[in-house]
Amino acid sequence: MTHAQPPAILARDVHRHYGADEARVAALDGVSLEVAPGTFTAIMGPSGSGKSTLLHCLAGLDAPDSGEIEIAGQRITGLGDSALTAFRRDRLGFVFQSFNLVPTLTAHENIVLPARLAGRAPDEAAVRRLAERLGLASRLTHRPGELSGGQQQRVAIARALLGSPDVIFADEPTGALDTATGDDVLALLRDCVDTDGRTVVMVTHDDRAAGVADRIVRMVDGRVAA
Ligand SMILES: Nc1ncnc2c1ncn2[C@@H]1O[C@H](COP(=O)(O)OP(=O)(O)OP(=O)(O)O)[C@@H](O)[C@H]1O
Repeated sequence: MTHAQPPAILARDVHRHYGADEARVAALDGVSLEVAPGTFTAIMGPSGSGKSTLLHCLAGLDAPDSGEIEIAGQRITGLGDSALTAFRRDRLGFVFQSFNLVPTLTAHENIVLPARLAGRAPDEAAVRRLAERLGLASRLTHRPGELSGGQQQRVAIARALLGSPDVIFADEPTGALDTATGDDVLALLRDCVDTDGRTVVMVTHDDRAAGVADRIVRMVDGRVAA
């Protein structure tokens, strides 16, 4: 008998509010969600609907007030800070609108940083293969300030992929890029799913997401729209 693979993400009745009294905002008002492994999900919806809050809670960057979140069968709600930090570093990949690269490090050093922080020797052959694939082979010694926005985002994607993460979380990954460069980044994220079997969850306002995602989760007023 084979055991079914657990969902890449399982969220049960997640609540997260900000502020108190009249200023109280229910950013997440009972969100339940299941994401299958090896799929591309886009979280969309109006400004203030809770997309970023949801992504941050799913990725263990923010803690919900109540509810449960599991990633690949591991419950992350209730983990302590250091366990959660290690979980994010070892099991998740992140791609942000603002790239979040360390400006004083080269592209190569940025790509291998999570492995180094985890005390692992980076797989240099894998770094070379990723750099070739992402068109970064001649850019590895450059610092982020010497790279275009699209190149910086590709460095962030290489960094995310190198760790073979259970889930890659992307927060407005095309928000700072022109149309053509944004298309390239969306295609690369799609390729992380199709070629590498990764699970990608992306928050975006970008209507082109519909062309690459397997599923659109629409948020309205802190809830997943039916
Ligand atoms: N740190 C915070 N303090 C207070 N309120 C917050 C905070 N972060 C978010 N909120 C509120 O929670 C709600 C959801 O915010 P969130 O950023 O998740 O929405 P969003 O859908 O990602 O919006 P956008 O598309 O504009 O980025 C909003 O009403 C917002 O004002």
